[in-house]
Amino acid sequence: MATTTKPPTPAILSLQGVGIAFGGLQAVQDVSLTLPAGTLGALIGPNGAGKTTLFAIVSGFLRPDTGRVHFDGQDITGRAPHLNARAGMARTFQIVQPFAAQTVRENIAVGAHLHLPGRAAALAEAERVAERVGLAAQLDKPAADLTVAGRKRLELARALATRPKLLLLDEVLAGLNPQEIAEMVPVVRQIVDDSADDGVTVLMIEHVMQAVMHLAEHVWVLAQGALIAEGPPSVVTRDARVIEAYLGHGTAARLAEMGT
Ligand SMILES: Nc1ncnc2c1ncn2[C@@H]1O[C@H](COP(=O)(O)OP(=O)(O)OP(=O)(O)O)[C@@H](O)[C@H]1O
Repeated sequence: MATTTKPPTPAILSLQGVGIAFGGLQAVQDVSLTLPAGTLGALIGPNGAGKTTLFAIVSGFLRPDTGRVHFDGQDITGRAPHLNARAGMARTFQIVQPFAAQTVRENIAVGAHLHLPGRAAALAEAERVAERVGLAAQLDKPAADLTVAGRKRLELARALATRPKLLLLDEVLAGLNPQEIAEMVPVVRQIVDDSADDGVTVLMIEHVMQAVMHLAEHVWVLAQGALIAEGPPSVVTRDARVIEAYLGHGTAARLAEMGT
């Protein structure tokens, strides 16, 4: 009987031995990871672990001292951010800075202009993207009038409008209340699952663990610049090294003694 083997999913992003130091501080150290296309991965870790620095290396804002970054089959180590954007990499930032006086539609169209030079086409694309992130009713509002949750959606929309293959989300849930988080989680998941699109792969930095548990297929944990664990969220959050990194030395043993 003939057996059919499924071809392995190609990696959209892979890092090999990536590291960078700022003066005497090794902010990222020997990080290797592979993100398969069409999946949602999360990068977690305590404050100062090196997550944002790693994003900056991937997107080209920083050149690593060691290691290589491959994106969509190409070595892009140290390649400038605008070239990476053109090749299909989009990034959101922790601090959301829309053009306040412009409407939501115009703000999203800025992203669409990357591949649609005509104004009408970019504005039409903005409407399509607004629909995907739940901003359709706010299209004519000035961006300044959006709530924090609305601004987070706008940031997501601007990145999506560039038609990325890889979307790097930096704490897109930060500052949201539990209800807003619950509303945003399916929006993010849908971006990856949307088969109508060519399939967007997402790598997110996230502190909201409940959301990571619901969203991510695979989690990488950074502590003091190094990867200390990786795997499905349910496995990683039970890892003693991860508990120690978040809660301090000896915590895992104390929790075990308490039978938790
Ligand atoms: N440009 C820089 N110059 C010097 N040190 C830096 C620079 N950028 C980051 N660092 C340091 O590198 C380490 C990693 O910082 P990074 O912002 O990447 O951590 P993080 O995991 O994103 O933290 P957070 O969750 O608080 O955003 C920190 O000790 C930080 O102070």
